[in-house]
This record gives sequence, structure tokens and C-alpha cells, in this order.
Amino acid sequence: MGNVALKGIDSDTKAVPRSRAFTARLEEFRLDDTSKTGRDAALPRARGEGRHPSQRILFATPEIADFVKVGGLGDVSSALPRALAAHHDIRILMPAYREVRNSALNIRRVGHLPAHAELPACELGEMTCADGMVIYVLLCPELYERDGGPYGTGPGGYGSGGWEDNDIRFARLSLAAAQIAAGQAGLDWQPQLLHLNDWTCGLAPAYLEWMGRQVPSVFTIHNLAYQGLFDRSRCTALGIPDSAFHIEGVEYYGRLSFMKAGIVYASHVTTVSATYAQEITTPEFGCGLEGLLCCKAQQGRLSGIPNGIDDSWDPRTDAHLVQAFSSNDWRGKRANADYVRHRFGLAPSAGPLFAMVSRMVHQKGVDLVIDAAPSIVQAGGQLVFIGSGERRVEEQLDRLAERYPGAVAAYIGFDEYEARCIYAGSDFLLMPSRFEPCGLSQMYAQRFGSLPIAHRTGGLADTIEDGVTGFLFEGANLASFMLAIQQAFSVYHSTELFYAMRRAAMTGRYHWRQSIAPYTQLYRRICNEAGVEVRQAG
Ligand SMILES: Nc1ncnc2c1ncn2[C@@H]1O[C@H](COP(=O)(O)OP(=O)(O)O[C@H]2O[C@H](CO)[C@@H](O)[C@H](O)[C@H]2O)[C@@H](O)[C@H]1O
Repeated sequence: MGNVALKGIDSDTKAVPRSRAFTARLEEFRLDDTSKTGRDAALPRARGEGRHPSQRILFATPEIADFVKVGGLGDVSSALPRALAAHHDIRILMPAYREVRNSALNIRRVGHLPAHAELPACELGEMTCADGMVIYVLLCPELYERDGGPYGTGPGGYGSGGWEDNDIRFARLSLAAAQIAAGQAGLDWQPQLLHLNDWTCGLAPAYLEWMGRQVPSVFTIHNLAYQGLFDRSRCTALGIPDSAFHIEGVEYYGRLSFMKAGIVYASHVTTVSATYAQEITTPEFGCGLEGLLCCKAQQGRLSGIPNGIDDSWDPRTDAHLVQAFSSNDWRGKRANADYVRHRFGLAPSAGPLFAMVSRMVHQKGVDLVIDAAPSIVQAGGQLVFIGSGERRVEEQLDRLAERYPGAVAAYIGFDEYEARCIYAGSDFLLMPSRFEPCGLSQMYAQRFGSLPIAHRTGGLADTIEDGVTGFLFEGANLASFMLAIQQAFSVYHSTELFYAMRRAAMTGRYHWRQSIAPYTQLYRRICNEAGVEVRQAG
């Protein structure tokens, strides 16, 4: 275990970043000014941006935080369609998992989706949320009503421990999107455009192609590392023609790739930050698909549109918190810190509280945090982890907490309430991700006045201002990470600077409203290219 000493942390302020730009930028936040911290004050309101073309869009997703959330995609699927609904007739499609069936919302049967190959026929239900958002749900109990997560029984669900029939389950979801778009579901509503998310929806544009139907589609990559790879022998069961199993189709190194299908057959590919859109065209981040993604980029068919966060993430009003707070008054933040220390068995302390709220997987660099922990503790810091993921990592976290009672706490599990209190109560959020398509945690942390310490990659590079709203370090290795942690300690002990950074972080403009215009322009462009008539919204 690398234990890099943090020498002279208390007195050494040399490590505090003090470039001219940094000083000038932070000067704005030295004294509190509530007009700056009023969130999104300068952002146009959703309906105030003028006239937008309005399209009928079906947004297909495997998870939505209203019912089931494994990670960031659940948040995006809940918030993005709602932000877009002010301008488009957008509806959501997802499987009717047990959590959906058990929800208080009434499900009306509105359509029927025919079988195809070994994909069973199923009913289509419609639910209307309290805010009017319409969600179509795939009613197929044998595929979706199970004890366990949407992707499997394994913690975190994405990777190992996936359901054995995930090929059928998510081919069924993809086919449903295609059938609805093709007008084969018996609905009185037909989308003009599909917006598809991750490998679980990747076959949708391919099915449309094989049906001979031209419906424009956007395929959004939230994480290229999870590709939905299956044995080629499964093609027949999934109704994939032999003629599509080649290098320019669904074939990926001899296997069937749902992710590749989405990239190949969709009209346009997006990912969730500008930096990640560029990174995935390189061998280091492209997961073997960099050649294809490079071609897409050259054709102008790959772009990065950053995620945002929704209005529920406001420390002044969030009912999950022990006490509300704003950048005017840190008492509420301290009350949340006291709660977190008490709740997770940490000792009272005047030192900084570091947090990690994450799926505990290799991507997130949790091993680096585990290696850094002894030095953080030695320097007077405390650490709280909340997350679940790879069993081996969970066990390491438990051992770490046992080794440093009162200084390190690990909560293995998923709990939205505690996660929000941890963002609110912590001083720093650790996010040394090896890659990060966008990342929402660092945006939530900033909004709640917890400064992220993050690897300069993907969306982290795009949403953290180094030395102003957080700390960025180059290269996902322990030495660089420790230097950033050292800077954080120095800033923590320089109270005025620390509060100025907190205020700067809390003003970050990461609202979904920022994403409406780029998505709208993209939808309009691909509809125009496909000859789909778009009406002007009133
Ligand atoms: N134990 C726990 N209890 C409660 N809440 C927990 C939790 N562990 C994590 N969370 C929550 O899960 C979400 C994680 O979202 P991220 O976007 O940061 O990462 P994720 O890798 O899941 O998403 C992927 O998709 C999103 C969406 O596009 C991209 O931002 C990201 O880069 C990509 O890896 C946050 O809402 C966080 O608060």
C-alpha cells in the first residue's frame, strides 16, 4: 500500500495554487454575494428561450431514478426528458421491472408488441407521472419482474453477475422502441425520432434498418466500457440477420456487440461530455471501437453534450438534508457534517472530511483512494465511503474502516438519502476515475459545497475549475492524486480561501437547461436529413 506522507500540512501553504488567473477568479467569491449563489440566475428559463422546433421523441432507457437507479443513467433518464419536455413531445420507454409494477402509478394497457425470433410478444403499458411525463412500460413479467437489479444480481449490476438472458431482455427493449417507431404497437402516438441510451438500447436502430424503416435516431453512450457482448450463436434467437454479422455491422472481434450496433446504425452518436467524445476516438479510451468512432467524428456524427443536474439538488431546499444551508451560512453545512460523523461512527473532528460516493469499481479509482487513505488519516483527515460494486473492493473498504476506527467509515450499499447527506456534510469529494464520460457526483458535490478532487479526464475536466471549484490532477496515479490531496489540505487550513472555493463551486451552472439547445439542434438536424417534417412549437 503506497503511503505517501503529507509533510507539514498544517503550516505549509505553498501547496495552495496561486496563479494570477486563479487569484482573480476566486477574488469574486472571497466575500459572499448572494446574487452569485442564487443558482442559475443567468440561465434562460425553460420556456423563455424562444421558439424551438417540436418533435415527437421516444426516449428509451433501461433505468430511471423515479423507480430504479443503478448509477448516473438513472438520474439522466429522469431529468433530461423532463427538461426537454418544455420543447418537445417526449415520452419515455422502459421495462416494467417489479419496482415499476409496485409503484403507486396506475398502468394502462395501451398497445401490443409482436414477437420476433425468440423475443416474446408483450403488452405495452402507459403510466402518467404527477408532472405529466408519460412513460411506456414493457409488460413482460418473465423477463423483467425479478428480485435483483435491472442488469443482474451482482452489486452495481452492470458488469459481473448479469442476468443470463440479458441478450433477450435488452434486445426486447430495443425491439420495442423500433416497433413503436415503426407504428407496430397499436398506439395512437408515433415518435418521429428515437433517443436511445447505452448498449441496452443499441439494437433499436439496427432493427429499424432490418425492417426497412427510416426513423432518425440518436444513440447516447453513457459508458463505452459496458458493451453488451454476446456469443455470435445468439444472433438467430435475437432475430439478427446473418448478413449483419460482419465488421461493418454488429460483429466485434468475433462476438455480437449491442453497443457497436447502436454506433453503426444510429443516425447520430452522442456522449455525455465534449472531452469524452474526443477521448473515445483514441485507443486509450475507445475500448476497441475507436476506429469506428473516429469515422463517425469525421462524418460529423459524433458529439459530446454534457449532462446537467436537476433542481432537487439544492442545499437550500433539499429535504433529505439534516439542515438546509447556503453559501451565506455554513452552520447548516456543519450540521450535516456532524450528522455524517455520528451516523457513520466517525469521531468529532476539526479536520477535513473526505468522501467517496460511487459505484465501487475499477473505473472510479477506488483502489487509489484506498492507497491514499492512511496518509489522509495521518494528516488529520477522515474518510467516508458509500457505495457498492466489486466484492473484493467492498471487502478492502471494510478492512480499511476496521483498521482506522473513528477515522474511516465504509457504508456498503446504495442509499440516496445518505448519499445526499454525505455530499452536504463532506469538505472534499474524491473522484480519481480512470475515465469518466461525464460524472454527476462531482457536480452534486460542488453544488453542496464539497470540493471535488478528480483526475483530469472526460466530464471531470469539463466541469471542475482547477483551484477554483475543486482540484484536478493529471494521470490516474497515486503520486499525482496525493499532490492534489495535499493542496486540498492546504486550502482547508487557509479558511478564507477555502470558503471562497466553496462559494465558487456552489455557483456552478450545470443545469439541464444548458443541454436543451444542443439536443434540440441535433434532433432538428437529423430529422431534416431524414426528411421528417418538424413543426414549430408555439
Ligand atoms: N452508494 C450510493 N448510494 C446512493 N447513490 C449513489 C451511490 N453510489 C453512487 N450513487 C449515485 O449514482 C450516481 C452516479 O452517477 P455518475 O454519473 O457520477 O456515475 P456512473 O458511473 O454511475 O454513470 C455513468 O453514466 C453517467 C450518466 O451519463 C455519466 O455521468 C458517468 O460518467 C458514467 O460513468 C450519482 O447520482 C451518485 O450520487
